[in-house]
Amino acid sequence: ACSRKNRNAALHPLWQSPLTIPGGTRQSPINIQWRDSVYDPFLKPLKISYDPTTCLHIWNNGYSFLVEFDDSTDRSIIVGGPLENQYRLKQFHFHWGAINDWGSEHTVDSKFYPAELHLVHWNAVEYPSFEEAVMEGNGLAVIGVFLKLGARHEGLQTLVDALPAVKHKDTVIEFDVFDPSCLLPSCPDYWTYAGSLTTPPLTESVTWIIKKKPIEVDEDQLEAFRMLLFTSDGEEEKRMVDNFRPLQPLMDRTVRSSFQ
Ligand SMILES: NS(=O)(=O)c1cccc(F)c1
Ligand SMILES: [Zn+2]
Repeated sequence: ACSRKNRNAALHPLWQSPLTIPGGTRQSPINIQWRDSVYDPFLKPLKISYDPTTCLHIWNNGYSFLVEFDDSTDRSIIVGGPLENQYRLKQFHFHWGAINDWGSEHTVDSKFYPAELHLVHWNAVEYPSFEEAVMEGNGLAVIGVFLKLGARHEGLQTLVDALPAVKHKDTVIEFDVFDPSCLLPSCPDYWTYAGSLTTPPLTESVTWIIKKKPIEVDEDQLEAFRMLLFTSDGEEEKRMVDNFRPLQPLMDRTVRSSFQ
């Protein structure tokens, strides 16, 4: 058995932060073992209403590319599902691999997808800002959508066409009309569990809602993600790939399903 010191010594190459939060009991991502998930008949359908004009810009933050939204009003929200309140859309981003064999953060029966979309929302009913909600157990709700290799996704293409303009870390491009609901599968089925952010500050504030069905994207669209850079203009180029956190222990958690 390794000593306590060693157990916490493992750092993630990307962020030099601990792979597991000392004392963390609800870390993300996790493997979703389909047969161990428990159908909850009291889970409501998730209701999503996004206003495409709340879209602001695309930003390469040196870890992923974020599509950020005006979250000063309740124009783009989700409600229902496992949620007690309505939550406001703040941003969405992706995680992906260098090759198609891996890239997603969550896995289903230990299967990786080539990429995973995260739509990040915060509880503006109970908290005054995203930054405060990030620190609270029911502060955030993130919808996870798996991407699989298949047909070209026309809705995603408008986003892909803008990526060369945010190739380098800390570049931004205006992106003023986009409806992210075009990135959701039509099937309403999801899993849900209590987890955390998967990048620093890794706070245990996320109600995860993981869609059962993936969306399809084609090879060129995945390659467009992989031509982004972790590095700033002028630095030695490092391709933005494998920006996913390793799986975390389930510990004392149950994954519920909205479907039988
Ligand atoms: N990857 S994630 O858990 O969705 C996430 C990480 C950091 C900030 C945030 F708003 C969302
Ligand atoms: Zn994410």
